[in-house]
Amino acid sequence: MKFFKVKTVSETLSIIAEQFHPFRPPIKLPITEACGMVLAEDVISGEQVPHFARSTVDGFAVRAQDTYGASDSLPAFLDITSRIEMGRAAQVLLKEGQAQAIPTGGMLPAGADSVVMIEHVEEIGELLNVYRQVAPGENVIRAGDDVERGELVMSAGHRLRPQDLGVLSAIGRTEVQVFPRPTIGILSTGDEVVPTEKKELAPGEVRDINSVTVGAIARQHGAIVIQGGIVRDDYELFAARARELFDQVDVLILSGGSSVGTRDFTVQVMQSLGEPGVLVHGVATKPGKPTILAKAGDKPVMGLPGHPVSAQIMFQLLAVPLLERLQGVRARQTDVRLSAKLSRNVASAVGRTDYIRVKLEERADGLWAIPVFGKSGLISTLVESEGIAEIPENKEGVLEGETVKVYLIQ
Ligand SMILES: Nc1nc2c(c(=O)[nH]1)N[C@H]1C(S)=C(S)[C@@H](COP(=O)(O)OP(=O)(O)OC[C@H]3O[C@@H](n4cnc5c(N)ncnc54)[C@H](O)[C@@H]3O)O[C@H]1N2
Ligand code: MOO
Repeated sequence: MKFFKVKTVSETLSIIAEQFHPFRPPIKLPITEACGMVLAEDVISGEQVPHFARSTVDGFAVRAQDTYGASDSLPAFLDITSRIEMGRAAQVLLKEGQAQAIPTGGMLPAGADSVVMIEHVEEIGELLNVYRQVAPGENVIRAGDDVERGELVMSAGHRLRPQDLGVLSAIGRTEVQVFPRPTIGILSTGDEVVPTEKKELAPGEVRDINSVTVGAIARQHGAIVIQGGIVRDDYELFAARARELFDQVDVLILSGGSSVGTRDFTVQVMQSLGEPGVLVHGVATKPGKPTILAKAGDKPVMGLPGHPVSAQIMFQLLAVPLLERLQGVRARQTDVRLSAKLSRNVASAVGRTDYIRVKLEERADGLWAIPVFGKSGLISTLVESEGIAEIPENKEGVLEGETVKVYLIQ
């Protein structure tokens, strides 16, 4: 099988964005179980947060104008008319010349617009000497300062973080609609590939790396992983195992067997899973060119190159956006890559995007990316690396000191 018409990375990402959508209906989850899940609804607050004006300090609620000009030598004199209790309504109206004791978080009484801190007053019986002036609104959170009633607090497509759940709790939402986690199945191929557990390797055998790396990245990005194990280079067997796994999952990943060798059945297997079949056969990258993307029904199927570095980079580059897509994540507006200067010349070719493993080093003149060279069969080169620098498809190479974009590997 030849790669007649390879697609660029951006073309492939556009195909992913056009072809794949969340196809499982949203589910309802308690907010305490929703961290990391993607919202499937717009959340509009039915309440103000806080729903009353509250003090941010321990002190005395006052009218700011009653404190104007107050200083150590010339305090303002106010009457203490009430003491507000935590978690209770402030019931006494505050009038001109008056103050009410208030704890941090206590409700501001009607008539007050600010709080003077306890450090800046002196209580003498029911009289208060105020030694500092305060401005209106000082030391106060007004009703609705955090969230307004009717405000859109989060939109569908937002991945829920701890602080998001905090807001949901504040507005009284106990449950939210989220997209279910996609299930991803991974099947490794190759007569030479054996499970991690195998103690003594026979000549020619290698332990499975790709199922492990790809499974870990998939989990980092919200997927549930089903390990399909390893299948021999036998078309009937491979097709049957792929079909069995495909039927259990939302995304199928096949590792190895993507290249041009006569025993490389991956494309045939992918075609056998259903229409429309292969969408991308070869991506203009180095490494990772023999990457295949197919669609069978609603489900994506991806064939990754066997070399472990290529498999990991291509999974990160293409399958992670795919997983995000299936979870309904809104397209990111910001570029999450770092900018760094490359520490030496690196050649590339126009029409192909190169991914260079790099270490990062903070120097006096900024962040530098130091290439880690090595064949894409050497997984330990990725252990040494902190990022992957991109040499864009329109460049023949990058000169020492030129700025490159770096994806962090986490
Ligand atoms: N004549 C050509 N040969 C190759 C080309 C080419 O264009 N012309 N492309 C090369 C590139 S680039 C890559 S990448 C590989 C991709 O090959 P396959 O996807 O068919 O993968 P395999 O042949 O099955 O394996 C390649 C290599 O990786 C090892 N491997 C495979 N699976 C695993 C695994 N799960 N864990 C660890 N290591 C794995 C396998 O033993 C091989 O050494 O093709 C090049 N050849
Ligand atoms: O593209 Mo292969 O994926 O260079 O190692």
